[in-house]
Amino acid sequence: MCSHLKHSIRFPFFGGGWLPSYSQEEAQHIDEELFSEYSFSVDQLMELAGQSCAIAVAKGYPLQSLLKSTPRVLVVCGPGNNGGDGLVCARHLKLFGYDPTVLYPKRPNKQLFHNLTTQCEKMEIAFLSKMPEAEEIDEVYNLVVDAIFGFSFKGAVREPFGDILSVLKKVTVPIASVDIPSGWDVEKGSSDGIQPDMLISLTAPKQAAAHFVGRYHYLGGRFVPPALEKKYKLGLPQYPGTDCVCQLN
Ligand SMILES: [K+]
Repeated sequence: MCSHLKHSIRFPFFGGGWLPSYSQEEAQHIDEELFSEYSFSVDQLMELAGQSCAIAVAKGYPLQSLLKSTPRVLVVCGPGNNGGDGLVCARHLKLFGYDPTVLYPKRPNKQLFHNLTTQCEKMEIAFLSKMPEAEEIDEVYNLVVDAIFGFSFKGAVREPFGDILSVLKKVTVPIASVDIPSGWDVEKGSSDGIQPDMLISLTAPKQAAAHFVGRYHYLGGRFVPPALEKKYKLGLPQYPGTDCVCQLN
């Protein structure tokens, strides 16, 4: 597996150094191994991943820098674990003083996602019934968290997410994408897809991250055991002190 690693991305943060990036298949293998060999539960890793996304957002867009009078953030959640990261991120953003609103149009019938939804509702996080128009998003929200698709996205986008991504292509407020800019091919990216201002790569950057041109690239999900890091030659950067995010650009 490790010997198949062909790609790496240049990160100016490391003095122009290179950090390996991962194919869709490799990312899925690492994910599976965390759950099978290392006995982590999805809830555990999702909590750490989602919290690191909220921290990255708070670093890139501090409360005092927001242009609107209320610190409103739109969090768009998809049907898989990337969407779960978005729900966790929304809850932590609320704890940090932001005013998140969630759009969660396709909810899997699994206890984990029911729990995450209830936790948000109990924290008085509003849920929208439909995607607002781009103009309304620009008027009301300071930024959008894109937690629609992560490393399992494949093929042509199915509705309702095609329409949602069309709206996101038109918004002018910043978009912070969780793990992969949604709708992008996990390896090749997408020249006509959404163009996020922030990317939070989780565990390790995927190959599509090489096409990211936004202002902030963070690495989050500081939960990789050293033996797994070694096996997959992740070459992860040193997170500063006790931080659970590391800025890559
Ligand atoms: K995403």
